Amino acid sequence: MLRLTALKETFRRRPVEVNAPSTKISDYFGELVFNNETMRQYMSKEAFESVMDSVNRGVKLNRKMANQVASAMKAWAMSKDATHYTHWFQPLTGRTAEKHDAFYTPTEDGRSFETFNGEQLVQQEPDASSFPSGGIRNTFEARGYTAWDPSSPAFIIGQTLCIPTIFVSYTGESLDYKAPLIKSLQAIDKAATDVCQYFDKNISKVTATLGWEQEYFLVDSALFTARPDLVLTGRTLFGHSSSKGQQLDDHYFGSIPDRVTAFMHDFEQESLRLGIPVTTRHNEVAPNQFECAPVFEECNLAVDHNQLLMDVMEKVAHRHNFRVLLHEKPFAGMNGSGKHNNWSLGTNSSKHKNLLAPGKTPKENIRFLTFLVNTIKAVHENADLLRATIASAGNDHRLGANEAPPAILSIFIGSQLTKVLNDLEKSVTGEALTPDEKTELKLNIGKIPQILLDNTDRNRTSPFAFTGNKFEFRAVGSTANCANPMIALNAAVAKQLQDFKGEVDGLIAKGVKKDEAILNILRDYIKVSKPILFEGNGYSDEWVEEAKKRGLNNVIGTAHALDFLIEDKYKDLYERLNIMNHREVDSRYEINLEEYKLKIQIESRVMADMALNHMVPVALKYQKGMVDSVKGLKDIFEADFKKHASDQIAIIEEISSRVKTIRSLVYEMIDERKVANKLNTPKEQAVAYGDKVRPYFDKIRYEVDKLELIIDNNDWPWPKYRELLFTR
Ligand SMILES: NC(=O)CC[C@H](N)C(=O)O
Repeated sequence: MLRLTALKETFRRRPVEVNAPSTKISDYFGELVFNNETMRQYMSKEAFESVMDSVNRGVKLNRKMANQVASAMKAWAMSKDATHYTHWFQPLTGRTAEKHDAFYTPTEDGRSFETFNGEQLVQQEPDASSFPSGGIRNTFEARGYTAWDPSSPAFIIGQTLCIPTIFVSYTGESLDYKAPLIKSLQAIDKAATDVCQYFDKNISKVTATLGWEQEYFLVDSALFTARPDLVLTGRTLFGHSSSKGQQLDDHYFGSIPDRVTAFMHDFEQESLRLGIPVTTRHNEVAPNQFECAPVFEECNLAVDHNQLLMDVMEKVAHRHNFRVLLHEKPFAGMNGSGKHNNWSLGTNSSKHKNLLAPGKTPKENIRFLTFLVNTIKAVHENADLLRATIASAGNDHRLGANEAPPAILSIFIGSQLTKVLNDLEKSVTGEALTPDEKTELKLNIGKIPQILLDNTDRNRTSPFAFTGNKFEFRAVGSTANCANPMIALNAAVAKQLQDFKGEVDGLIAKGVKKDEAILNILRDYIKVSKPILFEGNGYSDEWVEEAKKRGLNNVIGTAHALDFLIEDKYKDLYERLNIMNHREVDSRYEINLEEYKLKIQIESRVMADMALNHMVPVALKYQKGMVDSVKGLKDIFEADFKKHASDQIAIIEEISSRVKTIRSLVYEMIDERKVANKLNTPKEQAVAYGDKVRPYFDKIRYEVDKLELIIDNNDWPWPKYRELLFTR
């Protein structure tokens, strides 16, 4: 039997030896990246400067420069043994795509020479017809374009030079996450830089930064292969809970098992060579759950690095006989996996490096409060959009279950900042401040850094928490492309900062002093944004009640949450900021609905297959053994046999009844699928899959998991929870 063979295989596992390229990480960090330093080495000064211009100011590279850059890239890549190149992009599948082309061109006389020119670097034309487009691309215009994103450096994987690119349709509409992300970053740069002028005229650029935390599970590859559900859906659809799970809290931050340490060293080295600045690793809450985190980077680069890391992890895991589970909820009843997005805004001024970090002077702290309060207001007003961007079939299992934040968006800022905001609200009256009031206010504002230093508050139950110098969007799912929630957050804050600037300028024009104008507007914002601030336990039922009273939405289920995406308010937000037009938003809505439906459809099929083709035969075989045993007892004890056979008979009856229920539930579920498939719109289908098909999962699973408790352990077909979670 596959399970037992797989288990035997795991007995032989030993940590795989990993040799570090050097004991000093700085010796190999970024060695596979065409970064500024390498560019300087391989390019003329002129070419380097034109790349910098296009990174910093969006200036288009001319043909001559593009050719120079391409030939420098090729020379560098070939020095690292690369033979191929690819435009590396992020279609709306959520993962990355690549099509490799060789550097060489054959000549007529049977020889070949190495080529790679500016045109090949700047733009390619992959067939877009097999990627999701949500109706943007007509089949007769199957062409899509990938275009070089110079702000994210090229890198080498294996023997291929990978060039990060955006992916757009023939008509110029984006077919990926990167293009709108870059536009959202431009929007927030402009809006935040304008607001920064109140505080520091030297600031000419504001960069949104992202530091993600990637949670994941590891499962031995032999056990993984013996579970069709893990192979095909990334999560377990069946499995009785293990007697010991995470109840002893003995895994979190515990000592990392040797095989896992070897895997971590290996994928971290690969990541570091690719310039991904991973620094943190630890055990997560559930057995065999772990986390990896880099230091923060510019948001677009951080997103690329996360996409890359997920890929690298999966590849490296094979070498260690592990499989990485990135799913948000691979094991029912256990901690799920998130990808916490730590977001902040940094400037190019040495004085105000991080706009969400308090400073040393009252002036710096007015700047801090400005960005803090505007972000709070932006999240309050766009909470539903943010909710929609984290909606997925996998995250539906995680939000609101076992240590993950609920589906209600709220912000935690800690008790001390709450007090600061309350004081500000009370002391700014709208009247001109007296000199005494001004001094007092400034004194209070001046105390902020001290306060935050003492502030060790952490609230893990909050989906969006302020953590001293950044916001942590904790509700993002572990499989997600961070770009999706980051686009929404950047857009929301950009628009909010624009509005803020308009209002403050309005007051200044009426003769109000700048600081007073700012504080007055902030006071108003604090008042209206109160409902989104919540310091209590986000897992509690009371919060669900309280949130309802505050008018905060609690939308359960992706098929419903996605509706927020296409609300006029949000479509206009994206369009006004030139991030996405209505058609681009509509297409994402459709793609997300379709993906959700397909995921549940696949799960439902796998479930039916496992139940009917694996479980029922195993149960009936075991039952047959019981029947034979009862017959034998009857031969021996004749009329008296029931006295001896009562337990076997009970087991026979239980199996019959569970098999009957399983079969009828599976057939009912299949009927619901047929109904759903006939519905007309992606929305109707997604709702039917979510609300009609999915509810069968728990019911079928319940019966199968009960059979796990009575069928002979040696006959059980799939690796059990205790084996999946405790083999390492
Ligand atoms: N310790 C933690 O931070 C748990 C987080 C949890 N795994 C999540 O899904 O977000």
